[in-house]
Amino acid sequence: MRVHVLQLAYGDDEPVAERVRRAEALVAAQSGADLVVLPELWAPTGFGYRRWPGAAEPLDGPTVTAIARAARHIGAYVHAGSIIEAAAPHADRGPDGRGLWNTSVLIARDGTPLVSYRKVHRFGFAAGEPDLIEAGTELVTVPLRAGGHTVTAGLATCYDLRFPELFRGLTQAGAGLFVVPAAWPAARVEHWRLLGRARAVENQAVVVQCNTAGTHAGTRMGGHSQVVSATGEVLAEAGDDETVLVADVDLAGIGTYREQFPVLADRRL
Ligand SMILES: NC(=O)CCC(=O)C(=O)O
Repeated sequence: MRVHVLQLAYGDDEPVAERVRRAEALVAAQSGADLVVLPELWAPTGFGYRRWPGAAEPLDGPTVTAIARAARHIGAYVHAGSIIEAAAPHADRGPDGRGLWNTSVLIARDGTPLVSYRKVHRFGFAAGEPDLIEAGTELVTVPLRAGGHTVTAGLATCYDLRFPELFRGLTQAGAGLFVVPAAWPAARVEHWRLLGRARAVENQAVVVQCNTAGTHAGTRMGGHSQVVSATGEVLAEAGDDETVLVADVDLAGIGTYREQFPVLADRRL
């Protein structure tokens, strides 16, 4: 499976509609990819909390629609990163009644949204996500096919990376590959690199991490997107700037490795 990780950089000045157009064009240029991945909240911005309520949109809103168009153009699965999802009229608004979630969307090769995942662990302690949005409650997995092989992908977002039980839950649900979009700051980028490898090693799973670059809302983003194999090897790693990272992932190798070194069989549940 050829994976293209789009580590986008942005600041405070770029209008959101402009960034959506830029990202659509970038995705549309990734022909040859099986899976393209964008970062967390790249349109409304990861740390520009005050913009979120105004930038909220439904799952069939302008951001996902633009990226779905590009997915259809290149015939690849596209993980559209995440948006601030606004509840549909008359739908459940969550336990705090806010009707907003940090939701990632995975789009099929024909441009149809396949699954969406509402971030379970909200980052910001008393401010930011816990103050503004609802927490997701569901684990999400989806089968992806490439090169005659199928892998079950498990979805997680940014701060989720710090919670190994979520990844173990995804593994229990059959995941062999995790996709993790993020807006992870430079101040803790070593955690991001280390935790990605840890989640790969402990679950014998491929980890595709797509971070943000640039500085916005006074926060410098960490970059260093990476693709880690099921054995824990870093297959490709970005630097600090906007980058398209390309990695070839051996899907058949995930099962082979789990058979050769059957650590997961020793789980005590
Ligand atoms: N957007 C996020 O979830 C940021 C997470 C973070 O900064 C951290 O875990 O550290």
